[in-house]
Amino acid sequence: MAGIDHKVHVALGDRAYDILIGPKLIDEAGAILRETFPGRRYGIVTDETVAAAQLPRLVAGLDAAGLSYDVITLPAGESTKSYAMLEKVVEGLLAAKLERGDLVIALGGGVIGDLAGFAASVTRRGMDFVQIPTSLLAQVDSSVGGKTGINSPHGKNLVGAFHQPRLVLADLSALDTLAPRQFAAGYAEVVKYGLIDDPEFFEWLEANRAEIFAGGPARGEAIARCCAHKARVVIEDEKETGVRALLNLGHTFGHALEKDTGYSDRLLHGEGVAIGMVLAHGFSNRLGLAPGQDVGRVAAHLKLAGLPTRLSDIPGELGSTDVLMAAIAQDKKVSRGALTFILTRGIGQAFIERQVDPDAVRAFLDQARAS
Ligand SMILES: NC(=O)c1ccc[n+]([C@@H]2O[C@H](COP(=O)([O-])OP(=O)(O)OC[C@H]3O[C@@H](n4cnc5c(N)ncnc54)[C@H](O)[C@@H]3O)[C@@H](O)[C@H]2O)c1
Ligand SMILES: O=C(O)C(=O)C[C@@H](O)[C@H](O)[C@H](O)COP(=O)(O)O
Ligand SMILES: [Zn+2]
Repeated sequence: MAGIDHKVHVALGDRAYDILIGPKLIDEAGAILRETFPGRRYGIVTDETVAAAQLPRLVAGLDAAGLSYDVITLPAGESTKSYAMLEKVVEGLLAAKLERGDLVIALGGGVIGDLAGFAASVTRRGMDFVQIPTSLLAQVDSSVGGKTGINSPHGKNLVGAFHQPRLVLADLSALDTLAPRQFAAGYAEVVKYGLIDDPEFFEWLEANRAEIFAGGPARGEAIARCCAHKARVVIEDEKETGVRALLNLGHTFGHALEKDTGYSDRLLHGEGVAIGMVLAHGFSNRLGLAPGQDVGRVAAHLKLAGLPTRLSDIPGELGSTDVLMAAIAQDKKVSRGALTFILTRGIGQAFIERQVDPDAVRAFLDQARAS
């Protein structure tokens, strides 16, 4: 056994679980699952790209452990987080005669994790599921915390459920087959943790970015630090009644941009978050809250990581400011009609602002489109 490099416990009472991070956990999943969940059958949900790159390792381990499983393979990409694909997964699990006590395995990035987790939450009124995240984004963010769901034509992640996984197995070697653009997109969520409330982590990222991208020991450390950060927040506020909203830094703008670009390859989620975080810092600066120097430092770091940082970096035409404002108005943080944004006083000093003037956002977006 290659073993476990890092272990993070998500202490949520009867919904508690471990995040295991190690070099070969996909190969070892069969043995781990047999020991942790004796007597279960498995429904593996994955996408075509991950099926080609990583599924053979998982099924070899399940076969060696004598476990029984069915595989549901979906098209890759954000458009898979849809009603149609939800139906396909649920019907596939039922057709495989998986019982309520059996387990769904999400093998893939955040799209598969969100969709398979949501399918698990509704199939037979709730099945357990295990996350085996294969993208950087999924290893540092989406596999942890139990937000599951799909997109609606009205907006991003508008249909879903909180449903915690029973176990997360993050295999570092899975990232060897991930496309560089996808790795960079995941890195935006890594940077997010520093920007929220950990300026020392942001500085560490400035010093270690190259090693993280090259796959040195800093990569595993970064993933473990992100998981530990997210676990702390989720333990404090599982259902986002308060502090968890900080994890949405950059997402109010980013989700509107993802909707506007049709949940397509024009803008990956992490890329929308990168632009959204720069916009959130720029907007905070315009409101007199954050120093301009910090806005520049954030944008420079994301740019060095190969990420887009401006609206004009998005290929093709964007909708009008009014269209973007209509998308922002559908954000799940809206309360009694008022916009909530995650604003900041500078790097590592984000806060939740629950009464944001839409006219100020509109004026800022008009300015940002021109730059
Ligand atoms: N639930 C949450 O808390 C949460 C947090 C952040 C993001 N998200 C969601 O996650 C999604 C984005 O996740 P993502 O960036 O992982 O996208 P993704 O799932 O589309 O994966 C990115 C691409 O990389 C491919 N891929 C994944 N792992 C691979 C591997 N090891 N080798 C080769 N190819 C691989 C996939 O096939 C896909 O084409 C968005 O829908 C976003 O809303 C959810
Ligand atoms: O876990 C959370 O909470 C987050 O906000 C993490 C985000 O990175 C993620 O994109 C999440 O899906 C966004 O949540 P949403 O509630 O705005 O859909
Ligand atoms: Zn996100």
